Amino acid sequence: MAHPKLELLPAVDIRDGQAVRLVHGESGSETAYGDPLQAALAWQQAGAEWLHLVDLDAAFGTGDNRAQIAEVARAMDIKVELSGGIRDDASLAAALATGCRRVNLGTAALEAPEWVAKVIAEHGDKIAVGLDVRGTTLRGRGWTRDGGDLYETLARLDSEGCARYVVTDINKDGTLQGPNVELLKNVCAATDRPVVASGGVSSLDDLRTLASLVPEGVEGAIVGKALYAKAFTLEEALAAVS
Ligand SMILES: O=C(O)c1ccccc1NCC(=O)[C@H](O)[C@H](O)COP(=O)(O)O
Repeated sequence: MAHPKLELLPAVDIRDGQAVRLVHGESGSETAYGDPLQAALAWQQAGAEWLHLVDLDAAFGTGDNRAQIAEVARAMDIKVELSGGIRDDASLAAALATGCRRVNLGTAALEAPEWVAKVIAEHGDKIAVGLDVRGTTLRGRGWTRDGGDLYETLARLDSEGCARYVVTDINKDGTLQGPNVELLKNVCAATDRPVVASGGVSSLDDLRTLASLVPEGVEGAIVGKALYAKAFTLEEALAAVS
């Protein structure tokens, strides 16, 4: 049986109202790329089926871009995955009210496990958990604090029914150094849930490599810096994985 194709999720990360890219997810390392709505509309126009939309200020605790996030999400005809600072009932309700297809929980999965188990039970596959790691240590609070062992947390979330994981090697994120294939394979081996790969994609060959992991459980790939740096176009990326 043919395997489904790799889903591509072009990223729009918002900091202080601007679409930005970070290096290693570090606050202060950003390069600005202009109006987030224009970026999102450009990815949609180029044929994206998903948008990965991040509120970096909410992730870092430096405010939020909630109104703008809602504006962008509502303007999309395609599926939207929302990330950044979704940690309690109010932020989850605001995120879901945008009409997004799903949300990524990060810090909350490390610091509020009971709440996360509750919202997984309530919202099913509208909830994904972002597993953001250095080595095999998870990081929370905008990737600034250690938050436990990757595989222990994965086993706990699996047992709670978590539908999907977004796996980021922070050391690769925003660096154009290629994804951490070994990490992705190890996570896929440890869970039967789909995995969305995030961080480091630099070339069409990286996307082909990730597409070859679909049978192992990699469902999608988030692509940020490579698109903004024009390493390839989204049209080329979609053709490479189709
Ligand atoms: O997603 C978050 O919540 C987040 C929190 C803190 C820092 C960064 C965060 N996300 C970054 C992304 O999701 C990137 O857009 C994605 O990893 C793409 O990386 P790249 O292709 O290497 O630019």
